[in-house]
Amino acid sequence: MAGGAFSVEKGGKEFRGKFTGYVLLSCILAASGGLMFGYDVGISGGVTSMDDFLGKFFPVVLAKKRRATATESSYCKYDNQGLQAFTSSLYIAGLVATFAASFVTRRFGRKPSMLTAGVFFLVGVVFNAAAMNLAMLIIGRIMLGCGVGFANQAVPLYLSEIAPTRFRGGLNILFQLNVTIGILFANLVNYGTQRIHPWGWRLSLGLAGIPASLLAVGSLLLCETANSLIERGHLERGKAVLKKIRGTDDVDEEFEEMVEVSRIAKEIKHPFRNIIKREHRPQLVIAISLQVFQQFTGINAIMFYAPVLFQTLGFKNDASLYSAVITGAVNVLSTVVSILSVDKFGRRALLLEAGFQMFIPQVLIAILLATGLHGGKQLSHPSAIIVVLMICLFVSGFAWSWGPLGWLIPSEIFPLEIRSAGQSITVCSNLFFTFVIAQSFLSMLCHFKYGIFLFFAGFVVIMTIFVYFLVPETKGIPIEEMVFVWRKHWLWKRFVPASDAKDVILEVAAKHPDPDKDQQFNGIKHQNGLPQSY
Ligand SMILES: OC[C@H]1O[C@](O)(CO)[C@@H](O)[C@@H]1O
Repeated sequence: MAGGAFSVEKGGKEFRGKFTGYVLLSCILAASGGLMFGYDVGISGGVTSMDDFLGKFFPVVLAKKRRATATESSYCKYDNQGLQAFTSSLYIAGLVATFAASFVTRRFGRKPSMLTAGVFFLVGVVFNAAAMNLAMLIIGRIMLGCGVGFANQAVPLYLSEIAPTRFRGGLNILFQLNVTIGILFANLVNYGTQRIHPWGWRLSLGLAGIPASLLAVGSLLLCETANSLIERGHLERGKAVLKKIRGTDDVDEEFEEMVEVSRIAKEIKHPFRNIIKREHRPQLVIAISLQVFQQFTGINAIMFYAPVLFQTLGFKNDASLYSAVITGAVNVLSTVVSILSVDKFGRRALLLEAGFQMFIPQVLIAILLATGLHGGKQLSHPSAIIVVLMICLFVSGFAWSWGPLGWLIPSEIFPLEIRSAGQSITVCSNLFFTFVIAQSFLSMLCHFKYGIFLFFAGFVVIMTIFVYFLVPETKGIPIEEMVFVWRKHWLWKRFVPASDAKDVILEVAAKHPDPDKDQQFNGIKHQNGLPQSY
């Protein structure tokens, strides 16, 4: 997942610089920020399916669950606003915190934001693990949410600034990979702690302290990024940091460019007003739609509530947690597939293939539940196995498409002047729709019953059609040439203004890459106040 400014600068210039110890440390940081986010996603479902936890905070739900086992339909046994608020409060807090984080990150630097995230996480973990009542539990989740807001804003930005250019794209997906590892880790922890009575859930919530401490301590050890120092006027310190992280004194060219980029960025007074201009409509529509659709695949119904969902389908307690571990593992492995194939097959191929791969299992699950859940209570053993297999098929389709690409594509399409605003909008849209799903899924399950899977399947059809007609391929397209992608598109060309002289020359230069043209290309960028890597 990306907060600040992960960017895949394929057309960017490669400066000298090794993969130094600092860069390695920053990857560990990415791991802790992503792990923390994933852990929070994965932990709530297992905990809310534990009777000890329900008995302490949601006795009404526990009573309903026991009644459901004996008599009523099980679709509604977890339908409770408080239980949903326990899960969703984190995302709404994260959404609000993103705005504060954006200010702190710009004004005071990336380090203070990461430290703030770590501190919020640690306070949240203490509140949650020690919770004596619902208020402490929710306050803890809100603190964790603030941590997510700060971490998701600052960590990816930090990484994209500290890593040598050629690693930036990879780090984008690495963050999502760590989210999936965090989810799997949480599922494994829940599987172990459900046997510890009556405080296993405290251990589940408390173990989030590990990635939280890593982030807090890491942010104290690491240096501020050169970009941030330059942006805030500390040019000499910025250069010194650049030498240190690149492991060479030969950084003048990169430094000059950073100064230039920072000058241009400062000239853009109203990026948010700029981004709503008609000419940026394609990027805006695509970035927001990818977030809406990513969440309306129904993935988080599974990631948040898998154990609860499996129990609803008649699985026993540990079988449901065990199944959540399986889906978590499929999620991680398929994200690795995405990393290996996204630049080979392209974004569209993965998204379109996944459309089928997510649609079919959802429809099959709905059919199995409609015909197999007798009296709404118990699924036969073979049907239960098929349901788990179908959920794995669905999760793997998501994990090599909408999961990572929901972040990668927005990071590739916004032009420099609105890239940071574009990323903020992307992150906020994601958190908002994650909140919507978290707050409504259990109620939707109660009302729609097996139809919930048809509801998400319907969205999968819509999003696949959307991709087919409206999302152009961005594989291998340098950011400075992205404008031609819109110009050639049957619909988006209506929004992107007709070529002016600068664009014509840029287009010629881009189409005929030879040394002379490259020089011409760079000269034009210079005349127009654009940095070389634009
Ligand atoms: O791996 C699944 C996870 O990935 C995300 O979509 C973030 O990109 C989360 O909302 C979800 O929980």
